[in-house]
Amino acid sequence: MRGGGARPGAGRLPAAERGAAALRLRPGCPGGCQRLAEPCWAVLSRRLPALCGAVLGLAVLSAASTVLGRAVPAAANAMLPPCWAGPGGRLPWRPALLLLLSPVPVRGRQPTFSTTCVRCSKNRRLRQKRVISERKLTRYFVDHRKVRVVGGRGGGGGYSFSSEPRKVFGGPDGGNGGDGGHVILKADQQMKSLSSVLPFYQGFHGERGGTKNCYGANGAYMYVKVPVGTLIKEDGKVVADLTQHGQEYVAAYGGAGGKGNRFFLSNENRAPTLFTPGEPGQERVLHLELKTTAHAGLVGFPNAGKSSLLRAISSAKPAVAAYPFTTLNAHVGVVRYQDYEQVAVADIPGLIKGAHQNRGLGIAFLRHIERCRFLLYVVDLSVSQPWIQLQDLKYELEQYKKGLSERPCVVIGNKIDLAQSRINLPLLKEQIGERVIALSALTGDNLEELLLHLRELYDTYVRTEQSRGQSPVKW
Ligand SMILES: Nc1nc2c(ncn2[C@@H]2O[C@H](COP(=O)(O)OP(=O)(O)OP(=O)(O)O)[C@@H](O)[C@H]2O)c(=O)[nH]1
Ligand SMILES: [Mg+2]
Repeated sequence: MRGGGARPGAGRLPAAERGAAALRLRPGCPGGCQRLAEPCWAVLSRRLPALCGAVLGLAVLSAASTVLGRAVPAAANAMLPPCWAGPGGRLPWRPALLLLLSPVPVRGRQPTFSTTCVRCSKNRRLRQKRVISERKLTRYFVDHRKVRVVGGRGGGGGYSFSSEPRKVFGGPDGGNGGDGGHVILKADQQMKSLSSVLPFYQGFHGERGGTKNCYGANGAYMYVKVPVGTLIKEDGKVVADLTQHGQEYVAAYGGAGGKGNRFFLSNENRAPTLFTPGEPGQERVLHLELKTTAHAGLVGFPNAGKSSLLRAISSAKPAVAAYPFTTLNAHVGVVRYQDYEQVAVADIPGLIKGAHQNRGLGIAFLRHIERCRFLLYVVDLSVSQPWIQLQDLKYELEQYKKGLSERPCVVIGNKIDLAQSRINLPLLKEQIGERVIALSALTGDNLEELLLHLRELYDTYVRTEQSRGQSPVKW
């Protein structure tokens, strides 16, 4: 572990960037332009007065050069600073503006400003993550939804009699109506939240039966995509649990189509005038609950720094503040590794002692941990006796579900940048007798160790699943 001196902020890279750089995660500028624009123009605006002068000077020189031939470029060479001179001290004779804007370094020196992300990144101030309020964040990750679903109505039966030349009384020929379409909930790996699920779905109606014994078309099935791990409840009872990609549940059946008058033809009644309307579709009110299938879950007391840690290791932006219960909803961040493996980490609202008796925010959010393959206990090292926190956390998990606290786990000692934390760290190690990854989510100290260990836990999980012949959950 690298030493964690108290060096809050100044001159240091933000934690996320340091963690990413340490593991050579996928570079964070895939598009280039968004990040590029700000630093380039910041550099440009600082050097604007000097640049304007140079532009003007070169414009005059280039105008004069058309008149005076090749004599002026030599003069320009003499006037320009050496860093702008070409090979052999000569100015490469290009239009002045193009030369100025060129990102090509001259004689191994850095250009005035650059137009590529890599070069910009050396000079730019690293971009801070946006601060988004918790209320806004809940729009992105929605873990429960009430939804009313109504199947499509069946098409009505047809009523008609056949009448053709030489067959005037051809008998009844009203076809049956088509069946209404079902509303089907389908688990989709691409979906990560229930935010796109609407409060109401109406299935497609069946078509009416036609003449000449034509049946109406059935209503198409309506598929509603939900994330893998969605629990479907009706009146408090679990009716389905979509745990596999592609799994389907018929939320509302479409109504049957009506019968045409041809259907009622019998020996007793050769000209039935009877036909039936289509049946209405099934109507249900369902509660969808998402038990996230993130690989790792961050479990800790309020203010332990779970959200700060998630911000530091992933591109997620959960709200961070110096008061307890900042996080009111679960958030999932994805840690990306250079080999394109992705580990999903869920930030769960803080637990307190007695959470299983509904104290604090209760245990409503612990369902997100239920399916996590491994747990990351986040302990605030700066509080006295941090091992008590750990005991309480394990106790609460055990109360929620037996065996939950025995999942593969690692203890993270956060806030190592504080002086008190460095005193408490050896005491914690001694008390619990387990590995403790001491780090600072704020300054980024020792995030590398966590990222490497996270990857080890993930690889073990993948191997275990594969040895059981099951496919591991991928994000
Ligand atoms: N000094 C120091 N402060 C930290 C560190 N990590 C987090 N903090 C601070 O601790 C406070 C709480 O951080 P959060 O990330 O919101 O904590 P949390 O565990 O998500 O809290 P809840 O959402 O309430 O459960 C904030 O003021 C952070 O700036 C750290 O490594 N060092
Ligand atoms: Mg939080």
